[in-house]
Amino acid sequence: MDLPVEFLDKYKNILGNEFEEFLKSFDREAVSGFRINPLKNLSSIESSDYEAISESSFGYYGKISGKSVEHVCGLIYSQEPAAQVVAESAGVQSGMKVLDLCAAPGGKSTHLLSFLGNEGLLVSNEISHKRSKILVENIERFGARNVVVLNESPKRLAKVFTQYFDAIILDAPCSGEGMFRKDSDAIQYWSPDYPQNCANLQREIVEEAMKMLAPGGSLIYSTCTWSEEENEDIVKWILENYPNMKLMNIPKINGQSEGIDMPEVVRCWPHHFLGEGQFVAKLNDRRDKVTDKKIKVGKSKLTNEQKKLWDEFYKKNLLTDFLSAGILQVFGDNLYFLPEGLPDLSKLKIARNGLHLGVFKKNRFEPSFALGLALRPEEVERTLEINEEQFRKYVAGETLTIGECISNGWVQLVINGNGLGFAKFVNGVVKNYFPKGLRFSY
Ligand SMILES: C[S@@+](CC[C@H](N)C(=O)[O-])C[C@H]1O[C@@H](n2cnc3c(N)ncnc32)[C@H](O)[C@@H]1O
Repeated sequence: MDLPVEFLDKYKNILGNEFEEFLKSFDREAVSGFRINPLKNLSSIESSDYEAISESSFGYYGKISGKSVEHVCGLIYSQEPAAQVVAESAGVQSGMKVLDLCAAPGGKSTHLLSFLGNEGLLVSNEISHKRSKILVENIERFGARNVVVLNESPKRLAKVFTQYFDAIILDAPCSGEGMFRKDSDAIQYWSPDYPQNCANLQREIVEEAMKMLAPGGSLIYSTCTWSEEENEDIVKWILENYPNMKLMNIPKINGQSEGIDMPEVVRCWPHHFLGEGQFVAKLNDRRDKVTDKKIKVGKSKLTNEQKKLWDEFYKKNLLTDFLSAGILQVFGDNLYFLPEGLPDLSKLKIARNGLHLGVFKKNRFEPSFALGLALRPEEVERTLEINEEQFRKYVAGETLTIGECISNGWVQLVINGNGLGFAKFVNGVVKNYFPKGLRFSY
């Protein structure tokens, strides 16, 4: 691998006699991994023989195809082992209010959702419009019910979410040195000044993040680079400028290393750890938690006619009461379910206003693909089990001719115990409702 001379000189200085091992690691292949999704029925994965990543609650080594049932139904999320250290260190628990500030394509967000387990809420934010769309796709596939995806700058976000979050994950845009092996394009962007330029932006983002942290909350700061300027120097800057923040120790396991003159933080070096480059720091706010902060929540805005159509669909098709713990909100003809306790988001660019339930059409309600992915089969009145061959046809956009004699109407398609969206069953044929933008063939 052709690495810049200044990069090599810099790490020769930092790593001393470890440098040769560091350099050799670039000749090895990047390490692949994935996480399983505890919100889904995982029997098809549990019976396979992937090796578990011992330091990760949900992680395995290996690659799973983007065309597999496991990927399409959101049973897994591909993420290399070092990136899994971030959410693993965050200490997020069910019921918390969590912000993933720089979230696309969604690796940390989906991991955080595994810890939240549909309780509490996640605001997953991405500044780039294009990347926020990919983030939405990945979040929907994961099937969580308590996520809002925003497409905002940290500055505008901080105006709405003042001192709101129990935990903020700031997976910062960085010089990406730890990705050189996985994505050699990252090398082209690197110059000796790049880490310092990134550090300037990182401090700006941290300033906004700090405005959104609730007293007693945690900030998890991470990058996928090794430069001290973007890592330990940022942590020192936080500690100097925010005296209420305390640096927490993250236990080091399985080849993870301490920081440079900073034993509390984690570094993943490729010559010690089986994965790519990563830095993680956790800082806790020492102020007392405030429990009863009043917030102005958003409004529902459903018309009587919409309420009636939704109620009809709900009674006929759904066997779940999770919708009682949040609010239903209409945007145009689209109906969404938002988790409880969110402030009014009407001034922000929303990429996904909670769980998309469906669309109001003339005199009827049509369920969304996202809803059919998020519901477990036991929460739906009528399901239709399909096999792998039918799955291949369906994801390519074909209709399915089924011999079974069931009455016409909505069914949730199910494969290996997991939902693949709703589809309309009409006179023995399953019409295709797999979104056009996601279709593929083998
Ligand atoms: C390291 S990536 C995030 C990866 C993501 N957390 C994951 O695990 O899938 C950093 C993200 O920060 C975003 N970003 C770039 N400039 C930013 C800025 N000024 N403020 C906030 N986010 C920014 C990028 O678009 C990018 O998606």
